[in-house]
Amino acid sequence: MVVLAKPPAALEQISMVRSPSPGDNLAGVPAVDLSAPGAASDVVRACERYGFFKAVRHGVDGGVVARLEDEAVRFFASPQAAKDAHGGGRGPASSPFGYGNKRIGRNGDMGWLEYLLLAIDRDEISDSSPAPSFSLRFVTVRRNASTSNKFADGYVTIEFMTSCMSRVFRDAANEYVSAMRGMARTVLEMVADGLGVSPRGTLADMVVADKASDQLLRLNHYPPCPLLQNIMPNCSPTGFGEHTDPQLISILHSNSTSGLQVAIHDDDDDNNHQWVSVPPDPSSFLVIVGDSLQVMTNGRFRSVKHRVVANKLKSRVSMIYFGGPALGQRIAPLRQLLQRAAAGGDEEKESRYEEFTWGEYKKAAYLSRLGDNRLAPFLRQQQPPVAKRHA
Ligand SMILES: C=C1C[C@]23C[C@@]1(O)CC[C@H]2[C@@]12CC[C@H](O)[C@@](C)(C(=O)O1)[C@H]2[C@@H]3C(=O)O
Ligand SMILES: O=C(O)CCC(=O)C(=O)O
Ligand SMILES: [Fe+2]
Repeated sequence: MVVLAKPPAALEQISMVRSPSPGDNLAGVPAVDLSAPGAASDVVRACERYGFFKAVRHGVDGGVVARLEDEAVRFFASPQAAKDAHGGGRGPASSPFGYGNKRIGRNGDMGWLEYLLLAIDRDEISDSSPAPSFSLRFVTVRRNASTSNKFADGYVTIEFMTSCMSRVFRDAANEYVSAMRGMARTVLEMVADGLGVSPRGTLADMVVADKASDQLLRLNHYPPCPLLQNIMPNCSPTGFGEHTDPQLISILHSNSTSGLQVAIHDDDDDNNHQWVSVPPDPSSFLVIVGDSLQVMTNGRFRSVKHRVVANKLKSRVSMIYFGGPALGQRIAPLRQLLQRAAAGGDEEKESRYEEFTWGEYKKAAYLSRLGDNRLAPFLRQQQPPVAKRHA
């Protein structure tokens, strides 16, 4: 038997975390029945305490989910050259969209995953995303780097590819996006209702009514990593390192493979958190509070830190919709929350954050490392209460 002393080369730059054990499971994942009359206050409670919740009785047709998941599985199972042909390229002019493998973002973060990141234009996958399209694509596979003539021996000249990037994929993705936009509207209206903010479309419209809103769809595949079973029985590769999502809201679906973990804060000590596993439930969705919603609620909601640990034996496939506003949208606490505080409510009446637009925040976010606290540079110095300041 061959005994490997260290992880295989493909894993060398990927951090390892202690493999989850059944005892790490979050007892009682906060769940909200979106069809129940009291749902708005349940949504607010969960977003305040945890920064995420499991949406059940959400009204999304299981067929819509299954069609896109099947297409995602088919895409990730296609030959590497076919997937690479949908990459956004490397270097300063590269696009973050399209297929990627192990690299997350542009700043050196690595994970045991491959993904397809697609831009959404209003209510459809953007035509400019290197996403499934019906047209035939020409791909030149370079076999011999020493020749510069495409048609010389040593090149496989032209391959037609129709399989993975088909109209079927695009239709499935568009149908899914439409369901996610519907759920984003429902949840963000509930947030406004639950916080007593009117009109109830205040937040929802930024994501689903504004034609310039910034929405993304991301399909992630975490391949199994069986080699580690024998070498590092207590460790698993990081699939997606710890981070918060920058947008207002993310809606996550996964297949039945575990791996997602969230940071749960102590009730009375904000600096203390522990990582717990969220058991997969393909019949539900996980709604995640993003940094922008944390700011718009002046820190009442928290953007939850989460990460994915790859499974040694099973593939995990997840599909995430990210709802962000238009680039020019000002990201600041909702006026009514501050006004109410000024009129004697129990909330803070000053913003905890410097003002910024989503475009400014996004630009800074894309220069940051995955695990950075992206809101820290925007935090205002907390003023001590007036009486103490003059003491
Ligand atoms: C390292 C990075 C990847 C990321 C952009 C960033 O610079 C920091 C935020 C990352 C994140 C996390 C949530 C989403 O998966 C994502 C698409 C996003 O909007 O912010 C990713 C970005 C990415 O993968 O490009
Ligand atoms: O794949 C998952 O379960 C989570 C992925 C994630 O957090 C992300 O893409 O931002
Ligand atoms: Fe995330």
